Formats: sequence, C-alpha cells, structure tokens
Amino acid sequence: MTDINLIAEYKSFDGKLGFYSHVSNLCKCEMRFSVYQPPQATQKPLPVLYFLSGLTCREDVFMIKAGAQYWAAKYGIIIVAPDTSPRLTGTPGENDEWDIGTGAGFYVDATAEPWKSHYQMYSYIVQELPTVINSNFPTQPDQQSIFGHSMGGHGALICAMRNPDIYKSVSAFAPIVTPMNCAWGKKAFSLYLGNNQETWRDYDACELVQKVGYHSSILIDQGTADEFLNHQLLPEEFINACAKVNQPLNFRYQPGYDHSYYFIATFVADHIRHHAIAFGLE
Ligand SMILES: N[C@@H](CCC(=O)N[C@@H](CS)C(=O)NCC(=O)O)C(=O)O
Repeated sequence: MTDINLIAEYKSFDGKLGFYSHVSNLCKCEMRFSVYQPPQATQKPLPVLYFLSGLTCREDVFMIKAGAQYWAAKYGIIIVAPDTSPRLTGTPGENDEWDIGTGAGFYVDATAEPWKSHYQMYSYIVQELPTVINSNFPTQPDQQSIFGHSMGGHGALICAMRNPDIYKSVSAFAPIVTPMNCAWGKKAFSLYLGNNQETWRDYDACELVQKVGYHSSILIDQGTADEFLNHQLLPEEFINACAKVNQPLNFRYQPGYDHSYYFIATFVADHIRHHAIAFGLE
C-alpha cells in the first residue's frame, strides 16, 4: 500500500470526490491528484479513466468545471485527475513563466538540467500514479484509459500510443498534436529535453501515430473559435498524419467553441461514452 493523504472529500452524484497528496518517488516532491469514485465503487472494482489537464491547471480544475461526475456515475468509471507538474521543488525558474515549470510539465521525462531531478511527468503518469491508484482504490488494473485537454491532450495521446497495452482507449479536447512544431512545445522540449530534436520525436503525437499507431479509433473534439487553433494546436497535422497510415480517427470540429472548460463540459459525455464502450460498459 502506498501512503496517500486525504486533503478533502465530497459526496457527489452518490459517489465520492476526493483530493489527495502523496510523496512521489519519481518527481521527488509532494504530488496531488483527485479521484472521483462513483457509487458502484462500494460494490466492485471498476475501470479507471485518467484525465490530463492543460497549462496552468491543477488536479482540481477538471473535477470542478467539466461536469464529468454525472457520466462517471452513470457508467461506473473511476476518474483520476493528476496535477500538471511537480510544484515547490526549488528548481531554478520553476515559477517564472506560466508555460514552463509549475503547471506546465508537458508529460515528458526531463533529461536536461535543471529540470531532470523532478520533472518526470511521463513516467509518473504511466507508472507511478497507476500503482498508487491501484493500491488505494477499488480499480480493475487491466481496465485503464486516458484523455486530456490541450497540453493534457498531447499527454494522453503520447501515453496511449506508447503504451497501447495499458490504455484501452484515448480521446482529447483541443490537443497539442505536434509539440515539435508549435511554440509551446518547442520551448518546453528544448528546456526539458535539450536541443537534440531526435529525442523529441517519442513525445510528438504526429510522429508517434506514423511510427506505432494506435489499436482503436481516437476521438478528438476541437473548437473552431479556439484562440490557440492555428499557431499552437495545428490539428490538420494530426488529421493528415492519421490519414497517411490509415489510423482510425474520429476528429470533430465543433463550430464556435473556444479553448475553455465550457467547451469541454459540452462534449465530455461523448468522451466518457467513448471510453465506456472500450471498457465494455455500453
Ligand atoms: N494563461 C494562458 C492560458 C492558459 C490556458 O488557456 N489554460 C487552459 C489549458 S491550455 C486551461 O484549461 N486553463 C484553466 C481554466 O480554464 O480553468 C493565457 O493567458 O494565454
């Protein structure tokens, strides 16, 4: 049993929403996450769906703003939302800019100084956090899926494509699909991974889909009024990359929607249903 500390707990849709902290061996600091356990969790082990948030978010934002708990309770799925980076690590510069360091871990394992001592978000999400969750909550460890938003959409896509045996399904809201080719990604990858762009490829969804693909259809929603659409998110790159290798992709442009959680809340039911189907719950 890995030690976790309960910070706060709320009844929600007959289930339980909890906020927790634990000491991460990989990130070498206290990390926080939230878990929604639907009412079915008191009766039997359930599938787990991980949600990775975007830049500047914490472990609470998805639970507060997306309205996912109703759907998690309907299908009987545990939802876990981790923080987006280590915090208070003492890494020089960690709090200087909103798109680097705190709140901006980019779901990579940093290899460059000064980030590499704490910023190990890829392995944290794929290995350490699931171990913590599976040893403290009534989960079915062989039934895991992942989704996310923006930077977290990028995280979900790369985690799923690199670990198709771990994740039954993947979906994303307004994901960064080619961090190697957008300003946010270039800045983060050059700082976290160094300047050798060869090492960036395994963290780029457009590269990965052509190299390894994914075993099932990927669902993506993207608002057409998203302020980051044309210079950061570059969805057409992913649509083209999937087409090249015949990767099944359900890409939906949503007219008039922006990058906010109002957009996510509008389509969250479709995403949870996508994962419920993969879990055999519908
Ligand atoms: N701080 C940035 C925007 C950051 C941003 O839009 N973050 C998105 C994820 S990429 C988010 O979900 N923010 C939290 C929220 O909307 O509650 C800016 O001012 O341009």
